[in-house]
Order: sequence, then C-alpha cells, then structure tokens
Amino acid sequence: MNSATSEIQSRVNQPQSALQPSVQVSNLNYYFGEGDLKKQVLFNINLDLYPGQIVIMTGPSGSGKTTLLTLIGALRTIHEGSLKVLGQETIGMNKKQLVKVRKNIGFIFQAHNLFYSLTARQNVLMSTDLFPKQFSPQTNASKQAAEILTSLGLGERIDYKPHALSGGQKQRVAIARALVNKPKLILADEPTAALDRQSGRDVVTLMQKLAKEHGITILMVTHDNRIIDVADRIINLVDGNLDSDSELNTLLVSGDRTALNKRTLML
Ligand SMILES: Nc1ncnc2c1ncn2[C@@H]1O[C@H](COP(=O)(O)OP(=O)(O)OP(=O)(O)O)[C@@H](O)[C@H]1O
Repeated sequence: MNSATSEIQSRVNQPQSALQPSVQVSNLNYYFGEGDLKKQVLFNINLDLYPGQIVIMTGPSGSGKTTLLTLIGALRTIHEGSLKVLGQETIGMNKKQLVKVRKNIGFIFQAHNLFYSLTARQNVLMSTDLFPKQFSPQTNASKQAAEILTSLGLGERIDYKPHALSGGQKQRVAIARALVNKPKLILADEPTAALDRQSGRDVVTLMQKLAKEHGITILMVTHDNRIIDVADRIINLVDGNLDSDSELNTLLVSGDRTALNKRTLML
C-alpha cells in the first residue's frame, strides 16, 4: 500500500465524528418558480455525508431527490440555508465558482451519455481539460485514462467505440470518466436502471470498492432494490422532507426487517 492509500485508509477507518463531512447540508429550503407560482420542493434538509460512505437516496416520484442531488452537485444554487460541498460553502456562488466545485465531483447517470464517435479512452478524456488538444495515446492523460479503464476490467476495450460495448461495459466507461479527475464525491442518478441484474451488480460492487479504498463519498438515487444492500446508509425523502435516515447495517443487525421492507417497497 503506498502512503497516499494508507492515509486514505486510516481516514476511512476513523470514527465518522472525527472526519470532515464531504457534504454538509443545513436548514436547506428550495423553491421552483416565482411569485404566485413559487412552490417549495425541499423543506429544512439537514444532512452530513462522510468519506467512504455509500448513501442511497430513495423516495416516491416528485419527492425532491433529483433536486437535492443537483444542488449538491453544484448544478443549481441554493436559496436558503447552507450547503458545503468538499468544504466549500456554495450559497451565493456565481456560475464560475460553481463550475470549479463541479470539477471535484464525478457524475454518473442512467443514460451513460457517451459520445458514440469516440473510443472508450477518448470518452474518459472528455472529462479532463486536456481534450481535445492532446488525445494521442502517448500523453499522460491518455495513459491515465487507459489505466482507469483497465482497472475497471476494460483493458481489452480501451480503443473500442460504445457500439462495440455491452450496457455494463458502457456504464463502466462512464464510471471511468467520473473517476479520471480523482473526485472525492460521486453523485449517481439511477446508475443501474438500464442494466441487467449481473451488470448492475458488477457496477455497484465496483462503486463500493472505490468508496472503501479511496474514501470517496457516493450519493446514489436509485429505485433498483436489487442493489440496496451496497448502501451504508439509506435516506428517504417524502414530499421534500427528509423522512428517515438510517444505517443499513443497523437495520439488519437490529432485525428491524419491517422497516427495511417498508423502505424497499417504496423503491
Ligand atoms: N425545473 C422545474 N421547475 C418546476 N418544478 C420542478 C422542476 N423540476 C422539478 N420540479 C418539481 O419539484 C418537485 C421535486 O422534483 P424532483 O425531480 O426533484 O423529484 P424526484 O424525487 O427526483 O422524482 P423522480 O423520482 O420522479 O425523478 C416535483 O414536484 C417536481 O414537479
């Protein structure tokens, strides 16, 4: 284990109270629309997410999951309260400052959004500032993209275009693209929805490994109850309110299967 890895390991193994949260949400309210059409969609949200944690966000349709995810991803600005992402307060930030915050976050979506005219490696490089100036296979960034793809089991597919890849392989390219800038926070919106059972399982196992080995915080919105067991924690939004927030192991250890089943039924 190199020194960087052991430092991360020791951070991840600390009690959560000793760690700096990657995301700190306090008293957050959010509204859409103006004047008479103004509608509140998030109500007094308080939430801290820690390094190494996989947090699954569930809740009925329209409960505010995507809105909260996009606020944490600095894709929108908050109106009221406080939202610190990787130590930076985002309220009052201008577009340029938000873009800077976003650079430290990896995004993974249901539709992997790959460019079909580019190879797996070139798709990964789209996330770096070095594209398209230098995408010859000799550059450091290109080598790094190849390394990440190899570590995700795509060593044989580095220079293939998406049409020659399976659904699970395409989603792994999307994960590689989310990782190339070494984010401390990954936000995923239905990352397994388009995948068969085995590919979905492979993708989340990989995400779990990344969270644990590199101290990455992963916040994932999913309706896929086939993958719920990878969560360290499940938060449930109902009508814009944080309805519950539980450690999955606690639910399982305490034998409170009714609570877990109730939650799973809502997915
Ligand atoms: N751009 C928008 N303008 C106005 N209202 C919006 C906008 N986006 C979302 N909403 C409303 O905000 C509320 C929360 O929506 P959001 O998409 O965050 O819910 P969700 O839990 O992600 O739903 P789903 O599971 O269906 O994706 C809903 O009432 C929705 O209609």
